[in-house]
Amino acid sequence: MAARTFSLEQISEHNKEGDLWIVVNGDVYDLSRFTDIHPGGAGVLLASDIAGKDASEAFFSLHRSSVLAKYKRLIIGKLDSDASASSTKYVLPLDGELSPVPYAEPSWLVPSYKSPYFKDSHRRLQKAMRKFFDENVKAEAREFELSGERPTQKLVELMGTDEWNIHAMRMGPGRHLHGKTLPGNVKGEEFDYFHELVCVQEMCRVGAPGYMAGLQAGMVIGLPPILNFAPEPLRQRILPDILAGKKFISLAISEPHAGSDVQGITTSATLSEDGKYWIVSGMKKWITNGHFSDYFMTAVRTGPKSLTMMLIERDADTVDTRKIKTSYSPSAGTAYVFFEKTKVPVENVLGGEGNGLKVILSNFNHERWVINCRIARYSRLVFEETWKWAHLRKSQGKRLIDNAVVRQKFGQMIARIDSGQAWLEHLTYQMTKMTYAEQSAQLAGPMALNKYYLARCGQEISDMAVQIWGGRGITQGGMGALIEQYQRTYKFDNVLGGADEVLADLGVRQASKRMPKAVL
Ligand code: HEM
Repeated sequence: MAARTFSLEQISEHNKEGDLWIVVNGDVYDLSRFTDIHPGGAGVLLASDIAGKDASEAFFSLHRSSVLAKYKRLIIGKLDSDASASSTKYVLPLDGELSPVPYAEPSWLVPSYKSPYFKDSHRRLQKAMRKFFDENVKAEAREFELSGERPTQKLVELMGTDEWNIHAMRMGPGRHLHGKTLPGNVKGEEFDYFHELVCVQEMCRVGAPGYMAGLQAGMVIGLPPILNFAPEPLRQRILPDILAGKKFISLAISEPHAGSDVQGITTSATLSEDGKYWIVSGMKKWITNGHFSDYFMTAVRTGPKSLTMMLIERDADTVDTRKIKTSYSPSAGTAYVFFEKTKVPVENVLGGEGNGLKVILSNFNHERWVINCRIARYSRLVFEETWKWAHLRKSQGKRLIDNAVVRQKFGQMIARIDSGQAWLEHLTYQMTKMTYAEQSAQLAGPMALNKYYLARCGQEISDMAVQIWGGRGITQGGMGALIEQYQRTYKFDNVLGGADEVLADLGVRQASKRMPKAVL
């Protein structure tokens, strides 16, 4: 049935309490029974320049466009063609589509730009991921970011189905993807680090970094030892349920007295008399997803100079977890993990006894690279939100963007976002071309420096955005919701995977080691 249409004159007759219509973006809303529950109060809706009028400009300067989707039920018709022709239409973001806002997408997604890195299969995957996250994740993520709830099991399992394989794709290229057909009709065998970058960045584009930490972040860092070092029977027993989203794993390295200093680890194990089990006692701290994990990929001291990595399975009698409250995420299930004489079969050792450090170090580059992909996308999202706001919001008679001091901040944001992404793509390309050994030798320094740079940029972009948003940038929910989330959570990226200062130093030390002797 065609929508009813109304002239501005007809609409203007409904301008009082109990009989109130307004127009937003060409749609006519009947707010007669909404005034009393309007979060902004009844008064603003009944004002003479709003009631019975086209209130689009006032609406968009105070609400996110998602409010319109939520209140679709209040629409009773559309402006007629005469009135519609003279009213300003606002471009609303469409689920699954690219943003038309300049610099809101990395340049490889800008229609007129070319990229040497991204091929048709990356673009097909990007399209499928954008649609999936917009349609299935965005609403839940933004709601739960506020409530602190964990992602629903239904969603986690949907992501793990053979149709989507998202958990498996987040583990990067490898044998675990072979034989699978991935979204966008990408073959598992052709999946490379640029496909993985697409997955990570499309996921982060939704916002809600705290919620996202609850969405298998532990798996991304805890599962690689299984993929790279597990004997086949252990791999077969553990992998399918985790990649299907039915079981959870986390990485258990840090301890109260040994943050990221693995040499200081005191959780220890002795071999049982029959040689079949390690008996583990000790505690771990800051274990992302630990509170709800079924498996803990744990670094354990098996001798004064011997560090060993082993998979510990949750056991009601000897493994206990206690949630830690953090500022970055109530959904992440960050926890203390206690082992009290926990029996671990010797088959659960990864990479051999005493090789723990090698196993831990083997994933550092990849872990940092994933964090870099995240920061680059979250920062861009914060920029996009702020950029849109600066074009809508009027203060003292002019838009925020009409102030040179505001434009200067945007110049700094754009330069940081695009240079960080370009550097990241350049390193990603090296990853697709280097062997694992070459990556370890050549990329540890540059990857650390890229993380240092992106994390510092993220912090600066967040700060500039909050200054532009004012109170809304530190208010949960409403227009500035994504800005508030990021300013509360960006420190996670400055610390996780190596603090900024440590990583800058690592990059410099690595380069210094390669200096030829006696260069003038
Ligand atoms: C379709 C019509 C409207 C709907 C469904 C609606 C809904 C909402 C909602 C859900 C909020 C909470 C904040 C948020 O989630 O963004 C809000 C806040 C507010 N609304 Fe509306 N609104 C409508 C029209 C208007 C209009 C025409 C005005 C006129 C100025 C207005 C003024 C406000 C104000 C002042 C706030 C508080 C904003 C803040 O605290 O920053 N609303 N509205």
